[in-house]
Amino acid sequence: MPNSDTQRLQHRPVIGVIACGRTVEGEPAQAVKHRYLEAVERFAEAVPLIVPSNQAMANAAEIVGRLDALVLTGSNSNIAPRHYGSSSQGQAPIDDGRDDFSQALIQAAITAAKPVFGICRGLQEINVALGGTLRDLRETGLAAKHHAPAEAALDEMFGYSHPIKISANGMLHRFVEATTLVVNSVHFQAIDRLAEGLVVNATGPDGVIEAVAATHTPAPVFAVQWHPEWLPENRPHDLAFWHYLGEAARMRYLPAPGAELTQ
Ligand SMILES: N[C@@H](CCC(=O)NCCCC(=O)O)C(=O)O
Repeated sequence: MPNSDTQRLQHRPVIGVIACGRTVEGEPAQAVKHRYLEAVERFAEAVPLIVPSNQAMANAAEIVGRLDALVLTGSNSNIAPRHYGSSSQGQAPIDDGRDDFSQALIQAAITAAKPVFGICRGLQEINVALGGTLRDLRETGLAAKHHAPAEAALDEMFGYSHPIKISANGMLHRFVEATTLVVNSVHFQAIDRLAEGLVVNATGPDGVIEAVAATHTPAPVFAVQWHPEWLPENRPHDLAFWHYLGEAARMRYLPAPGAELTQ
């Protein structure tokens, strides 16, 4: 959160939104679903900027230096288990470019004291980038509580929901001011070992971690396992997510001592 060294931007912030590797008209492409970009513009009142994930790792610091915050979107691709030390093959689809570049972007953003917000896959990427691990709920019989059947239509898939319990005094509790919520659920992977430096902000009835926040970073790092970008107009807690992102992106934070500065 802002501190005495924090200065507030006088212009609309530019928020980077990571893209996924897709095939478009038979060719490799980068894509972001409109709902993520529209939510940044309409509800965080910021300028969305698509960040391709098919680029050299070394570009991450230069990109982050030009952003006021970073958003890691959801995606139907799964994070390959090799990223969290597992020998498992993992479940398709896999997006190697996004797997690799999201890790570089998260590390660069934390070093540069830029806010990082994650949604669904984005929460999982933050946990992995900070040294945590994932599990596949399909291997533990919990998946049916967290993802609609494969044949579900889009509205039905995002209509699939479950309650969550919000941890007192966490980042989420502070901006949602509730102890329980019902959230949509569209995921098979989930946090297994929580990364050091992250605290749980919400859990599902089965103990699945549903929101996390960082405790050690100069700028906010916050992520949710659900989808606040899916029709948030009627859900104050999801509008609060975007408002919090917009406020965090309007602040300048001092990098941790010793962190190399980006321009
Ligand atoms: N594939 C991972 C991540 C789940 C996720 O991000 N779902 C969102 C899919 C819809 C969208 O593209 O927004 C998992 O299953 O855990």
